[in-house]
Amino acid sequence: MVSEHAETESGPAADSTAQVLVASNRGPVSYTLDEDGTLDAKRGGGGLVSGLSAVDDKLWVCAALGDGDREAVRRGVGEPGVRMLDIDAEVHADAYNGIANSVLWFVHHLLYQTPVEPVFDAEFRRQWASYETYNRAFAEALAEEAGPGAAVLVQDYHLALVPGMLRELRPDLRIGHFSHTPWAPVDYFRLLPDDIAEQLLRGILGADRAAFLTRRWADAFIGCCTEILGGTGRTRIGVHGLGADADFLRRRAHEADVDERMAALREQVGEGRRTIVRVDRTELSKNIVRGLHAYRALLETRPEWRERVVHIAFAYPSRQDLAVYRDYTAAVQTLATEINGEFGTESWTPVVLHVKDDFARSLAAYRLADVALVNPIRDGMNLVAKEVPVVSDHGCALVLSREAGAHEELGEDAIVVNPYDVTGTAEALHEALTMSGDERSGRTKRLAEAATALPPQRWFLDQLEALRQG
Ligand SMILES: O=P(O)(O)OC[C@H]1O[C@@H](O)[C@H](O)[C@@H](O)[C@@H]1O
Repeated sequence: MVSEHAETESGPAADSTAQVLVASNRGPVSYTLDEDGTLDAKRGGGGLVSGLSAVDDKLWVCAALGDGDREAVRRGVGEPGVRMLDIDAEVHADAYNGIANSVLWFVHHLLYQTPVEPVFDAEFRRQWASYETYNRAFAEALAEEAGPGAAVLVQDYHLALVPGMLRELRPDLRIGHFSHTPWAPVDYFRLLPDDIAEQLLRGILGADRAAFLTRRWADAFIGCCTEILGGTGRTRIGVHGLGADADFLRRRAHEADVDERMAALREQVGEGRRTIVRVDRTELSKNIVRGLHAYRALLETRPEWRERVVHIAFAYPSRQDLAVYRDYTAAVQTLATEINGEFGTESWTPVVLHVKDDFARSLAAYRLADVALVNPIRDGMNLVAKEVPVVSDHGCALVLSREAGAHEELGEDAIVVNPYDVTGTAEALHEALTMSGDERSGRTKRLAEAATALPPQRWFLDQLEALRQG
């Protein structure tokens, strides 16, 4: 992520139209408002940014997410090729926090404690109306900006209604929808009220093509459509498994700031110790708490690892507007402190937990890792599992949840775990720590090959080509 001052005046000229449009809640740039009134622009990375860079005639439509973004829209400050929608802040909060992150994310990641939740009441219906308004704002902006017959690629669960709405406004467009999350199995999807479940499916089926990260999630979507609507209609279903960006990662991982952080981490770990590394957003689906329990079980049942291993856990703040995420963050911190209190010695801190986002430090940890722990309850893909083998300095054993999308591509060379099985995960950590150097290197090489099979640009261009072919 690069941070620099924004100098350019806003986006597309009023009468221009684009041939390739991307729509997502979070855009490729965000603004913060400094105390002196300056706007600071921060540019994001990732598959879409990299993919779209291969296209000339393009526009990215996204939402203004905070005060800085809203101020940028008001001042007409922006990036060429990006249109930020200044949707009413309360409508956005209902749609993003209320529906997208608290309902749809929970459904697709199986996160509800079903004896007491979800509760679909009048408050939910009110938030749902905001979700519709927010989706309509995107559909209208896209209809306005798209050239005749343009390709529009709509992203994720935030914008599930957009394809259907846009189809009505602009039947000439080629519309794709891409889900970056898992898709819920039909019995779980049916927790949603029937009319809402139908509306979501019909919304996505407004696209010419609905695509997913793995076959498993695509099949789950087809299953929901078949059972609830009787079929997928004319919408084609695609699978595109986003891979790691090897060129970028290998270059970035050897810059000076990463080397500096490696030296600092080495110091924290101590001479001659092994490392188990995890890097996540502090996200309920990432299963960080059970990961810590598994590490504790390892130290209990295999005391020979005491003093000889350090668990480096990076858990970066995410969705802190939601109480359940704040509570989860606190639980992670409490448990790490407990483990350190229970096992730590004067010269050994068993868990090194960092909660401040730092990409260079993540890369440093990837390079250092002897073992990477990726144990989500459920995950669309999980790019950490793909990035670690690409930048690893000396080979790294991967402990991988069978519920991560990445398992479909990496399962053969990873040590695969059931994410709920703490005892099994502790044993997998032991197996990973005791793997021979040769075995580890061989596996890491094969994992890196599988992880980079579909780099971001190819991933994006494949989708575009498939959509245009009709
Ligand atoms: O809520 P945020 O921070 O914008 O994150 C949303 C994104 O989070 C990612 O982890 C998911 O893979 C995406 O599917 C999703 O769009």
